[in-house]
Amino acid sequence: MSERIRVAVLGAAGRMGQTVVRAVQEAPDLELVAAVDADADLSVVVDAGAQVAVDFTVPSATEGNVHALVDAGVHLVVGTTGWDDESLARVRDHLADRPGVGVLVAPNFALGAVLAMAFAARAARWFESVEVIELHHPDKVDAPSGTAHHTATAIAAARAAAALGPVPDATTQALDGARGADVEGVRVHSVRLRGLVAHEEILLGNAGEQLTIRHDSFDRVSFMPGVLLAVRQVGSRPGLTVGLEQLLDLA
Ligand SMILES: NC(=O)C1=CN([C@@H]2O[C@H](COP(=O)(O)OP(=O)(O)OC[C@H]3O[C@@H](n4cnc5c(N)ncnc54)[C@H](OP(=O)(O)O)[C@@H]3O)[C@@H](O)[C@H]2O)C=CC1
Ligand SMILES: O=C(O)C1=N[C@H](C(=O)O)C[C@H](O)C1
Repeated sequence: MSERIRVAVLGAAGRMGQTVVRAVQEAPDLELVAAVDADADLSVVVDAGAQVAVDFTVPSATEGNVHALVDAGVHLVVGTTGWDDESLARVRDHLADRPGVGVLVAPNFALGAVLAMAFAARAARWFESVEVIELHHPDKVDAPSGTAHHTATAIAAARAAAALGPVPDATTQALDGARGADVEGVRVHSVRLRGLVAHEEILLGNAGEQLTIRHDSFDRVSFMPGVLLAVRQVGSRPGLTVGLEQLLDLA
């Protein structure tokens, strides 16, 4: 067998981190060389000889982790949410000075969720109305979810490309928050409920019809095939890659 890829996990004690640690340990072509959590020194990752680091930490820490490890020549697979155009641009610029290093940032590694986003973007131009509902466990710190944000942005781009106008909405009186967040003109609603893991519905409406696209992650193992695919490929994708769809022939 060829040499195993040496992998570090950041946020290793968290819900996702623990699942990634197990998945890496069970993969015959990967070797877990470091598992670090909050307040750990990232030099552990470098000293362990990690080739790829997987980051499932918190939005306030992830960008700093990425810049520090890019400087050290470590490839990164990032699932942590909270990225925006500006923070992604800073990573892209940094990578221009580090040819050969790859960073893949994806808001969702579940194959079904990536497909749901792609289907929604494809369908968006054919519908007058669209709203997104994301439903998660109540321990999630960010809202809307990174997935819902990514979904709404892609829908907005598809609507703009098709020269669709604003989504119809006659609301002039509402309690704050009643119509959800406005992500580039697409309303996104966030539900937090004990018992849930990660779920998303995209509702598309026309006069007399509705298309509902729904994805459910019932268990965090659903994210692992996508994470492992990214770990295996990120080293041969220098620069910044955003979204697992780029690896699935869906972009
Ligand atoms: N892309 C995807 O497919 C998915 C993305 N996510 C995202 O992944 C992130 C993590 O989710 P989840 O596992 O549920 O969250 P958790 O809160 O369970 O885990 C986060 C872990 O990161 C640790 N941590 C905090 N700061 C640092 C740091 N600077 N360095 C290393 N570790 C740190 C935390 O430690 P402590 O608690 O001590 O602060 C905690 O153990 C979220 O942003 C979530 O939205 C989640 C699921 C799928
Ligand atoms: O916090 C979570 O749990 C999840 N976070 C990601 C997001 O914000 O989109 C991915 C998935 O929805 C689970």
